[in-house]
Amino acid sequence: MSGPGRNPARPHPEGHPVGGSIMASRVTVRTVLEYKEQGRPVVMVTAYDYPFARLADAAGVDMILVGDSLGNVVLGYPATVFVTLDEMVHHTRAARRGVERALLVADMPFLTFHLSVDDALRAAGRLVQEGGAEAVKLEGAGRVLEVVHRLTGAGIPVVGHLGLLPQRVHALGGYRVQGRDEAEARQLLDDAVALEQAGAFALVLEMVPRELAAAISRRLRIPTIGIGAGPDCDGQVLVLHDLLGLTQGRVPRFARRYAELGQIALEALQRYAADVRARAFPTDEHSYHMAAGEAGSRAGDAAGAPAGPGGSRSPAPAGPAGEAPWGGRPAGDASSGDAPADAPYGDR
Ligand SMILES: Nc1nc(=O)c2c([nH]1)NC[C@@H]1CN(c3ccc(C(=O)N[C@@H](CCC(=O)O)C(=O)O)cc3)CN21
Ligand SMILES: CC(C)C(=O)C(=O)O
Ligand SMILES: [Mg+2]
Repeated sequence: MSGPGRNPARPHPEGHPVGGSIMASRVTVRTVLEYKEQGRPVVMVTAYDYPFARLADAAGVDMILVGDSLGNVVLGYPATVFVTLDEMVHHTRAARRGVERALLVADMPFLTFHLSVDDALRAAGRLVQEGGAEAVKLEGAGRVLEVVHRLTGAGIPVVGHLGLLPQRVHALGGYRVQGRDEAEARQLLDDAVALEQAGAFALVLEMVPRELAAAISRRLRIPTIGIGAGPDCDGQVLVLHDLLGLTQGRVPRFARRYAELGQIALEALQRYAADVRARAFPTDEHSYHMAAGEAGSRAGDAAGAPAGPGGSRSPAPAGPAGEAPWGGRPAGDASSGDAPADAPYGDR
């Protein structure tokens, strides 16, 4: 199966005559490592579909994560352990089509990297080949280290993930801060070093004390990307739906809401429903008319609505309403084919 690749209809703007624009060139594994050397923060956010991946990319986010938080915020599951590899591939493919500049990373879902190293390679291979991911992210260390080593050896860049590991929620007994005591903190630091040595090029730190995250960040050559891990990490990641105010139910305390899109969407839908019930939508502006001179043309004018953009094409020897041969349905119909079909890889 061939992967979707970069959007062929929209060549990325690398090599723009103005040159040198940071936003213009594609983010790679090397870029992310250079950011750490330059002391420049890495910006990461999740996205799970074409429109939001496209918005995140347009905003200049460096890394886009198709996280298995997909399960919670998009699919309505109670935890990430229900997310399947097929679902991750499907959503990674969708996000892929919206991304030009950012580095696209996909989460390896629950149990796809624990059965055997071969199984893990096959699963990651699907995210890369079918989904178009440029890197994969795996939770944990320990026995996962060998998988990280084999994946990087096979040319699949790996992002590590330590601290709160949501795929272990049943074992952890909830979503809580990790590494608060000395022994746990030491273990996390050792795991971080081991992941770097195994070949990971970045490391997500989730819900760990900021002091520990700072120490790990100082210790590693690869960038740490924090979520609930304080401001001293080399980068930050948030779940898109938390950031935009689209999450149903409780949002973790570590997330900042930059918009209330859920509220905006709710109000828009309520206005739409009210308009339909009041027959205030659609109007003639949203309607189509018969060809000029045909029986029943301008049937929609019966109520005296002003002609919209579509109306100008069929000026008005209006027959009385209700004369249409099919029994007086208002002019226009959804299958009229006027709307441009969406190109498979977007229209710009
Ligand atoms: N919407 C969403 N945002 C996330 O950041 C996120 C997900 N979903 N799903 C996958 C994992 C799970 N994560 C979670 C889930 C819950 C808490 C949470 O309830 N935190 C509480 C503190 C709980 C405690 O300390 O006992 C908080 O108020 O931050 C934190 C991270 C992070 N990830
Ligand atoms: C919270 C981030 C790091 C993640 O793993 C996800 O979104 O699934
Ligand atoms: Mg995840």
